[in-house]
Amino acid sequence: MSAKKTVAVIGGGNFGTALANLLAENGYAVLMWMRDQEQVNIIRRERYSPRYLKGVRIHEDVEPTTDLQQAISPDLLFIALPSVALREVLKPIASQLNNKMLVSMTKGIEANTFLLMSQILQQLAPTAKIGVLSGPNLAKEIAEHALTATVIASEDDTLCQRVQEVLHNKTFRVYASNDRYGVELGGALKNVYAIMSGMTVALGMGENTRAMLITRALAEMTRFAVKLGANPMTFLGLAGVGDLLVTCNSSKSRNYQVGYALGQGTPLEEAIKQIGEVAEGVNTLKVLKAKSEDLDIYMPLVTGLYAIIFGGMKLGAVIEKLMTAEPKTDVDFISAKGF
Ligand SMILES: NC(=O)C1=CN([C@@H]2O[C@H](COP(=O)(O)OP(=O)(O)OC[C@H]3O[C@@H](n4cnc5c(N)ncnc54)[C@H](O)[C@@H]3O)[C@@H](O)[C@H]2O)C=CC1
Ligand SMILES: O=C(CO)COP(=O)(O)O
Repeated sequence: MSAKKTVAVIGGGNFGTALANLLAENGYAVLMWMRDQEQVNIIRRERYSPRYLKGVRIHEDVEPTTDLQQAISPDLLFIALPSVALREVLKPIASQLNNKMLVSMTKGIEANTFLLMSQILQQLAPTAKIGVLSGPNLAKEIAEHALTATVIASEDDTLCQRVQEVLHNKTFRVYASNDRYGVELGGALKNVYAIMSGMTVALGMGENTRAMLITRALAEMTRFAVKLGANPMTFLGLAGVGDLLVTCNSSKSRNYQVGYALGQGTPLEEAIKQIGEVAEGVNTLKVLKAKSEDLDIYMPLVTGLYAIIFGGMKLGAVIEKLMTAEPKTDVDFISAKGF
């Protein structure tokens, strides 16, 4: 590879590829780890992925590889694996991740442990510096250079500065935060509500309905996060309301697409298969439902969606239950004291 500084992206799906291209455009040599040698060969030969970000040329300075040892050699690693794969892929080389800068781009929650991805990274490599990149960041739009902003969240200011330095450019703006937990939780939770939003669109429901859904989703996810110790203000930022808005409003979101297909009457398994890419919200819905019950947190939207998808309940019955529930107070998740 060239004398350029090298960084790595672990995961060569839509988001990994978009970020790898961005880094290469910013002047870095990028190692992009993927598990499939055939796809690596095709990208090396043709500079296009046969499967992800179709039609987007992959920069010459992005070097795809299946060699994980080689891929983790830089000191700055961006992790863009699906949540179900992150621990499994990184565990065998965990000791070599210590003292590196590890940035999770994955928006999911581990089943059984309820760990967020950066918490898994911390378990695997306790002396690594850990960060989370999250925000309204549809991979396809980043790849097409749509003006985009994101958040890098870490307790470590040097990590935040380094990530800002490598990613910032004319079309991509990176804000810093020290609320890693809140930023990461926002990115994971909003996927569930994007499924619901896609469903309402497929069913031809109105704009009032979608505005109500998104706003009450924000209330619900913030209420949950506050109970778990996150800062509610984080949810007013890019990684909270910003990501919720883009994912609930865009047919480019895979979670929205799952909801849309469900709304059209497609069974869940078939909807997931049709999309053929990661839609984290389905798993997140399961773990969130269980956690909200454990902690006794009122989450009627999560309960309702779960009842439709996994409980065989009819949408009409769930909507009636939601709309006729006991009247509540608006913005109930932030105490009025002090304002
Ligand atoms: N695509 C997007 O717009 C964005 C995605 N994200 C998050 O990034 C993460 C990855 O998403 P995408 O890249 O979009 O997914 P994708 O579905 O486009 O690609 C997933 C990649 O992971 C690989 N993979 C799947 N299972 C694996 C395993 N067991 N071991 C190793 N590799 C495996 C696939 O081969 C593929 O390269 C998700 O958590 C998603 O929520 C976050 C922001 C934006
Ligand atoms: O997280 C995303 C945008 O910020 C992408 O959402 P999907 O995974 O639903 O495509």
